[in-house]
Amino acid sequence: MSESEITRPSPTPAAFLNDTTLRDGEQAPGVAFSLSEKLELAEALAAANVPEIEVGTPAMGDDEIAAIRAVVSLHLPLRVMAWCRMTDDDLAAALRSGVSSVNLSLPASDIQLSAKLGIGRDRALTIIEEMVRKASRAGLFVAVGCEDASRADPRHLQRVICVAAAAGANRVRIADTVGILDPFSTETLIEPLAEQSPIPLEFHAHNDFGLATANALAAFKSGARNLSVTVSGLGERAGNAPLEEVAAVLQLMHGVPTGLDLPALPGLAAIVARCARQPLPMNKPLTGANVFTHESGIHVAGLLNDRQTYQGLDPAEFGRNHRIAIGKHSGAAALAYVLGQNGRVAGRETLARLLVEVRRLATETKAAVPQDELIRLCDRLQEPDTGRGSGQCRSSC
Ligand SMILES: CC(=O)SCCNC(=O)CCNC(=O)[C@H](O)C(C)(C)COP(=O)(O)OP(=O)(O)OC[C@H]1O[C@@H](n2cnc3c(N)ncnc32)[C@H](O)[C@@H]1OP(=O)(O)O
Ligand SMILES: O=C(O)CCC(=O)C(=O)O
Repeated sequence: MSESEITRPSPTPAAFLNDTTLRDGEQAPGVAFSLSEKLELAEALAAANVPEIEVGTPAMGDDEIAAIRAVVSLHLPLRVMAWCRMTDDDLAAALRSGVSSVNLSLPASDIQLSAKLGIGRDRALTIIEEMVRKASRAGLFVAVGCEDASRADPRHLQRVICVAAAAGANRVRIADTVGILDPFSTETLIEPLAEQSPIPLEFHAHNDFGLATANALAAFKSGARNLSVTVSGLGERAGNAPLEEVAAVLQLMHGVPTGLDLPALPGLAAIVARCARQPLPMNKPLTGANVFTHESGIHVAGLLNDRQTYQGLDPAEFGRNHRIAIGKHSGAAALAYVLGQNGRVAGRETLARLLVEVRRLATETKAAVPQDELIRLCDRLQEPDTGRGSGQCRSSC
């Protein structure tokens, strides 16, 4: 064996993302995509290289079936999946929508099996076997959704996986439907299931405790190579694992390929925000307007010397740049830099006086000070007839 063979690292397994913005994302309260929005979103997801989308719930009726059919007929380079309950009617509706792939869902926890369907575990296994066989025979790619898996008996989950695989399922989804897992309990749940599963597992996180991204990462590390995500985490209640966070953490922190085009993600988030009528929070990790913007004087002074001082994540990865905001916490270096960018040169004394004005204005307006306002303040301070100007701040134009 040559040395290079001995030291060659084992290949990093890739993650396969299923984006369910059009299904679980649309289940967020008040969100309802029109047909044209569904098409625009599907195209934007494909443009970002998302490999698979869950596009809707055919059981909702003719309009939903028509919308799914319209997405299918775009022939995008991704797998289009429909979400179904484990019933003949739902499967028939999915077939009418023209999809090549279904997620057939059945509760896995005793509470949901009994309170929603009035059945026990054995009956559930029989339904899974029958429905998976039917969908498989219809030529569909079949994923089995274990709703409320995080509150299910893991021994039942193991049986579900075995029965589903034997009946021809291609994948099983383990859903933390009520969002009660943390990364440690995710690992405890997923690792033994993944070790024994003959087919790939998918993990579907919810963000009730703010842990969806962390749990998705823990599930991947524990062997679930398929992760269910939505753009910006849009979804039921507190939402799902955000596509952009999961992709960025996997790719940039762990070198796990997802195939996603990271620079396409801010644009994709903007389209989803518009279609969902849910503005992106300014501080939304990776895609929010302010997440690469720096105001604090000490940070800006450091960044201007060497961006590595305060750069944990390179904005260029997302096609973005650092920006400087002038506000209450600015320092002289930031003011001098922004003024310099606008053809002004200011000395120490002028900058010190300008800082006082900037702090006053930012506190009054409770906002960043616009650049033209900063220039106006600077010009006013150096007007000769005020008797206050140092004469060191001058315009180049
Ligand atoms: C955790 C999740 O996100 S699961 C996905 C949730 N998604 C949705 O609810 C999609 C939007 N839903 C809808 O438009 C409607 O609820 C529909 C069209 C699916 C069903 O509407 P309705 O027929 O009026 O039923 P309703 O919503 O009141 O109740 C749900 C029914 O589905 C049944 N059901 C729920 N889950 C399953 C399942 N996995 N397999 C089989 N049946 C199920 C319930 O027992 C109940 O049956 P019942 O009407 O005989 O009591
Ligand atoms: O496909 C499934 O069963 C999961 C459905 C879902 O969205 C959830 O359980 O949160």
